[in-house]
Amino acid sequence: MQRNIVLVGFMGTGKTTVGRILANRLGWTFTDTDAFIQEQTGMTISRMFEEHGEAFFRERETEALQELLQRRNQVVSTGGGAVLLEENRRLMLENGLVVAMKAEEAVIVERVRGDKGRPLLQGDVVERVHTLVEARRHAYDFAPVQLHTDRLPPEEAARRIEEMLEA
Ligand SMILES: Nc1ncnc2c1ncn2[C@@H]1O[C@H](COP(=O)(O)OP(=O)(O)OP(=O)(O)O)[C@@H](O)[C@H]1O
Ligand SMILES: O=C(O)C1=C[C@@H](O)[C@@H](O)[C@H](O)C1
Ligand SMILES: [Mg+2]
Repeated sequence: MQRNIVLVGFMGTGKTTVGRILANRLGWTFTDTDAFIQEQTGMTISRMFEEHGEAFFRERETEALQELLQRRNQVVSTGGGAVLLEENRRLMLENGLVVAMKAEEAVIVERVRGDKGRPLLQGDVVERVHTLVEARRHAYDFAPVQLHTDRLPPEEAARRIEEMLEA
């Protein structure tokens, strides 16, 4: 059995929400790379993007994965762009069952609309989500498990992933 589950997917697909529930169900620890980076740097992701730029954040993201994925028996939810680097994808695949969370563009927009904490979605949310979804169309294909969450409440999504682990 895999001893880590790594959740990847576009912003708003539910990685953080489902990851927390799943870790509870399994009795595993839960870590969110975005939260981990914010704790380590003492800075919100929005401020990090503003003051140091996206490249700085991406370096912190790879370091976070390197450190966290040495551990076992945990659910790690990642940031939406963590899959963009080959090195990150390798780390994830080597250290856990990687599950890609999917959702339709319109569903994503509804889920992220009210939250101002995502620097890449500032401005016209509909346009920003559309552009990024297009740019990342195949970014999550490397994950061996793909889970569509449009009509799946978070509890149910967590249950499905738990079943896959047991299979
Ligand atoms: N399966 C679901 N059904 C309905 N709402 C959901 C579902 N999953 C997540 N949500 C809601 O969507 C919003 C975004 O979810 P969440 O923060 O977990 O996404 P994320 O994938 O972690 O995004 P990011 O990449 O930006 O960290 C939250 O308000 C959450 O409650
Ligand atoms: O999709 C992305 O590139 C991002 C998603 C968020 O989880 C954060 O990691 C950050 O806002 C960047
Ligand atoms: Mg998240």
